[in-house]
Amino acid sequence: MQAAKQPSKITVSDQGTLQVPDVPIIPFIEGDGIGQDIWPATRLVIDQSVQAAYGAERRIEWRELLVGEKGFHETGQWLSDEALETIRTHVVAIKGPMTTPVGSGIRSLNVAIRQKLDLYACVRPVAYIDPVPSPLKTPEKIDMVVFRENTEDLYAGIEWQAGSAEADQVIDFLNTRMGTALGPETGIGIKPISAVNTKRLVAMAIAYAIEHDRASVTLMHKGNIMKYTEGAFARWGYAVAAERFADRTITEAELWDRYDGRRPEGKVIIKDRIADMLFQQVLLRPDEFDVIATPNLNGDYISDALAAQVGGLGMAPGANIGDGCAVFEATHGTAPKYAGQDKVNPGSLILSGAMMLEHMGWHEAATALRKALQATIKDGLVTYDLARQMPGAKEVKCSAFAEAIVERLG
Ligand SMILES: NC(=O)C1=CN([C@@H]2O[C@H](COP(=O)(O)OP(=O)(O)OC[C@H]3O[C@@H](n4cnc5c(N)ncnc54)[C@H](OP(=O)(O)O)[C@@H]3O)[C@@H](O)[C@H]2O)C=CC1
Ligand SMILES: O=C(O)CCC(=O)C(=O)O
Ligand SMILES: [Mg+2]
Repeated sequence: MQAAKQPSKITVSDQGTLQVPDVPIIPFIEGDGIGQDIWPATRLVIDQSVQAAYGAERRIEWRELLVGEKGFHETGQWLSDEALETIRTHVVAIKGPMTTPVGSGIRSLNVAIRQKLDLYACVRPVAYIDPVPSPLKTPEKIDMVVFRENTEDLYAGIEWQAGSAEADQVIDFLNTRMGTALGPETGIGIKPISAVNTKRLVAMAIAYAIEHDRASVTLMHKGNIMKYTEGAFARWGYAVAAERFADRTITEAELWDRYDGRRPEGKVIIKDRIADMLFQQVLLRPDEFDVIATPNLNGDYISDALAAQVGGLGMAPGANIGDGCAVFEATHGTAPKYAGQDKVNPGSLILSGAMMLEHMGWHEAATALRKALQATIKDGLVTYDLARQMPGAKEVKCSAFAEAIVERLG
């Protein structure tokens, strides 16, 4: 009899390639709120997809990290250095959503994980899965991937409360030294956008577009108003395309000047759009957009808005990716009013799991998962969020949706 394979860590080779053993140890964070509902459903589907694809050859050894509310209750820490180090050394992890209080209290743990592990790209694919309900007439035209800068911008949390000594000091500096006229009861937030962080994010987006034969990368910004942050993002985006991908990219202006608007084979078009206007173009002409690269806050807004076109937040997956490791998570939050009801759609986290399997090179398992999820929806078995938009569909619970997917694995 063959000895059982021992679990071990995923590693990264000197060339930067992932080395995935047959039984990788993958850390997970259950998450707050609906995390208790969607994580067990997701884990079941991932495990069974791996089993369906590889039988006894491969499996995942899960390792729980106590982070967020569960971490605070059981260990007194919201996010320990040990948890971060475990993610770093295990290279791939997956997490449920975590609560961030509005207007006071702790800062976002989700953002802290991204910043501390330098997961500089938040990658959120938005693709239509037939027959998920959509408010668009031609939802099959939607197939975009948002690359959102993940470490800076207003999201960095550099801010001071109105009336605090720190805010007053900053206001005094700005008024006396920088020519502003800010009033005393003013909250202050800082919006840092740097060349280095912009360029590495846009470079990852362009490399993705080249690898996946995407037609364009759109730089989304509000650079007419915020010239030196969002405007600079667009400028640095074009600069990195020219510096690193000159032979594989063409700007929209060059396309019209030299090719009458027709894309030369093998070239990715680099274009830019002002953010407010882009929100209407992705609705009206979604097929004109492929990869979207954008600063942090725009990316936050557009990824939820795009999710609405392909079934809502219950169907929107994502990944936080850096050069060292990756943490997969849904686009949505903790939806507290549904916590513990076994009601919400686990689809976002399940599809984040499919992204994780692809990242690990376990493509057969990812494909099996995606097909089974689509078959379940095609059979009209959906959670409340899709059921309310799909006449004739049968509403099932979160766990039952996962079980129905498992029944449909090849
Ligand atoms: N990465 C993370 O961990 C994130 C954390 N958050 C945090 O989550 C908390 C709540 O944020 P909030 O703004 O309410 O946004 P949420 O994304 O948590 O939920 C908003 C609404 O979206 C719908 N929704 C979300 N998830 C699902 C799902 N799985 N299935 C079906 N419907 C879903 C529900 O709509 P309906 O009411 O119409 O049924 C829900 O009420 C905040 O503390 C926030 O900071 C937010 C985003 C990301
Ligand atoms: O961290 C949070 O609480 C919110 C984060 C968020 O909305 C996002 O990253 O999309
Ligand atoms: Mg968000």
